[in-house]
Amino acid sequence: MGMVDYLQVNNLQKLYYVNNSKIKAVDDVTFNVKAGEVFGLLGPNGAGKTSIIKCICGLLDYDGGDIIVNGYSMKNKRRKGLRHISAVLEGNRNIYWRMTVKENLEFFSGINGISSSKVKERINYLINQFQLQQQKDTVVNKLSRGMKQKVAIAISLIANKDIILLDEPTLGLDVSMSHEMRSILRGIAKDENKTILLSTHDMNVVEATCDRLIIINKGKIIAKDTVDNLKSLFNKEIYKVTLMEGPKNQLKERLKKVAQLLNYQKQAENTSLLLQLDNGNQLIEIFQLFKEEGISLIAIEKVTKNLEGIFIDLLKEEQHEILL
Ligand SMILES: Nc1ncnc2c1ncn2[C@@H]1O[C@H](COP(=O)(O)OP(=O)(O)OP(=O)(O)O)[C@@H](O)[C@H]1O
Repeated sequence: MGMVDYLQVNNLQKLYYVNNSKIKAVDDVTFNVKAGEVFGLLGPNGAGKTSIIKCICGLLDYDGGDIIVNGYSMKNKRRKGLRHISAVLEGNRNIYWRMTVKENLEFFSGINGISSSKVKERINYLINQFQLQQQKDTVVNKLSRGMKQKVAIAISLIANKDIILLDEPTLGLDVSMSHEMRSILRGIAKDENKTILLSTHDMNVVEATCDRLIIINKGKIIAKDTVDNLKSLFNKEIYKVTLMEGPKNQLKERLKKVAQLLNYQKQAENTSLLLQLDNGNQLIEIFQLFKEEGISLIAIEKVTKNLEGIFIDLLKEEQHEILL
């Protein structure tokens, strides 16, 4: 083991046929997820996230490429592969609504063949992890939507499989429940060395939970990276500068020597510039330039880009290179 990726998705293709036409819901998607890693599938509605997850957990056949689960191809070794997978899909929760939280956990541990000595220990562990102490004897039907989602995810972990697939695990949760869910998921992946693949359309969920991600749109991967890299790639120091008057050509040329001039707009009363700097020190040089040219500064503000902005840009441009 060690180096083996628990989940490999290689050149996956999934087609749907609707009214004699073909929809490429998943188009040549390749990624792998290691043990202990939380991996995000990020994309807008219809991007193909659910289709990918359903292909991985054997609910859908695929049309091209392959999915390898702990060494088993889901094309011809599906049953062996499935032994390593637990999935929580939206609207398809394996919960018994009339049983209590604890009864559900016991039931699903039973049918998944865990020895009884370990069952109690694991149930207690999950009840603690998911902070379900107060709800453990409540009938699931009486719980809030967020609580039900927590229970569904706890159940997916009771059998102690290697790979957990979660389709939109924070959808419809309130802010505090969503935060709690993110930290539970991260904790479980790290503590138990699980491979967690989650889909979401929410960049904040990815930012708080995932190690790596792919961004998909219309079935295609448009970015694949670590969350950190993707953030730093786009976290350049960009400043929006407003000047009292239009810069003379000389100033423009001088500015270009110090920083990257991304945008320059002359309005009736003033001029705004968008400058990209490599470090804060360049800002001092820029101020010096304005002073030497006798130009008054009206305003300067740092333009920060969070992942949300990056995501929106990527969807717009559908490529990795864009900076603004
Ligand atoms: N059973 C189906 N028959 C025909 N087309 C389908 C079917 N299921 C999904 N699609 C289409 O495939 C594409 C990808 O859908 P999918 O549900 O995988 O996307 P998604 O990223 O999960 O989006 P959402 O967040 O809206 O569920 C969409 O264009 C969708 O309309």
